[in-house]
Amino acid sequence: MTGQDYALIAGLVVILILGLIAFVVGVRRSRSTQLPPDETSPFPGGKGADTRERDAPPLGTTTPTLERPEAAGTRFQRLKARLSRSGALGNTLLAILSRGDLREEDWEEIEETLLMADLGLGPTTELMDHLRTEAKVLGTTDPERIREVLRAELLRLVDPTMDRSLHVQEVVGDDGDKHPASILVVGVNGAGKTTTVGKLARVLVAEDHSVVLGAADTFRAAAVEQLATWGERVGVPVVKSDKEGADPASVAFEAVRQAAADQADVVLVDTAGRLQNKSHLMDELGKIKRVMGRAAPVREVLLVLDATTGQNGMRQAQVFSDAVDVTGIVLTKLDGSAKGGIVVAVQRELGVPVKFVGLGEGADDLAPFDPEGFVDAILA
Ligand SMILES: Nc1nc2c(ncn2[C@@H]2O[C@H](COP(=O)(O)OP(=O)(O)OP(=O)(O)O)[C@@H](O)[C@H]2O)c(=O)[nH]1
Repeated sequence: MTGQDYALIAGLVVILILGLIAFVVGVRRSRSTQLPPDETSPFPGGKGADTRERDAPPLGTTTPTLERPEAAGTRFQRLKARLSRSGALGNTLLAILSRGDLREEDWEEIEETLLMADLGLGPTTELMDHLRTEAKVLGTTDPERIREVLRAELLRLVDPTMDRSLHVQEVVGDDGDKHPASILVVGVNGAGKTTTVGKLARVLVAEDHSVVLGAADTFRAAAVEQLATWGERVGVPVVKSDKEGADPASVAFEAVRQAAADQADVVLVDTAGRLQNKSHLMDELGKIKRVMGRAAPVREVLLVLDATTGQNGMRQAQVFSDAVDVTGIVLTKLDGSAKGGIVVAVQRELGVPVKFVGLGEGADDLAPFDPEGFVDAILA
């Protein structure tokens, strides 16, 4: 071969490589559905404003088979056996009340049992007063009759009249336009927010709602990945920023806008965990809500509370509620917890209902809260 031949071959190789690179870049561009420039973004050109992409399957992967989550209606029934440790509360109370002709130390034992279950001081006193009266009037040791009285009293405290529905109907804004129901999810670190957003998406998908998720926990990269996986499993798009530490308000805003563009029914926005005593983080939450509200009225603010955190959980609840007007509570980790009384305590404290309870780590282990089922499980 002559020098000219070598030069020709080298030229051909270079052209081939360049062609290959151009092809790969072209494919990548077309697969990644880049969002259009955000002219109305409150943070034009700000952190995260230019990097958001909707989830697209990575190159070379096939679309996963979508899961069909369990319908909401059957969940509590299936999971209520996991409240068995809260059942210790009911059994202890029944055992004491059945002694008949109760002495002061019996009443003290009842009080202690209720406080240990995190029922809270007010509800405990109230329940004791009612039970004392009933016990006198009834003058019985019949366990069945006592169970009936206790059931009625506990149910009254849990309050079956509260509206526990998740408001997912479309909303008409001040602009007269229809918007998807937007739901902001807040809480302290590790309470179970990301998991709850993923599980809630499944509840909504099972009810045939179209959903968009917003990964506004930009603080913890793993949370974004976690949420992306939840979304992927049920075919729900996840709006996220690829920049770590991006402005969460910006991501939340974009998620709501994306949901509107997709004509989705509901958009669920996950946020980073924050301690209630860090005022700048609580202010940030207020900002996320305000900015989301510019895209569509915020329909619900769900506070995720770890049921095992007791009185500390109650303090968190109050601060979060002051910052963002909580409309509903999701109590997680109620499985295996003996602290079922927190349902009553937190509702009393905030005046808002427990709407969902987490009863396990499985994907469908989140159930709409059922007051009667709950009290029955405690007294089982
Ligand atoms: N047993 C049980 N575990 C739960 C429940 N809900 C959440 N978890 C677990 O709690 C842990 C924390 O959940 P995450 O969803 O990551 O918590 P997070 O609030 O998003 O955490 P940060 O983003 O760090 O604030 C995970 O191991 C979950 O599986 C529940 O109802 N029962």
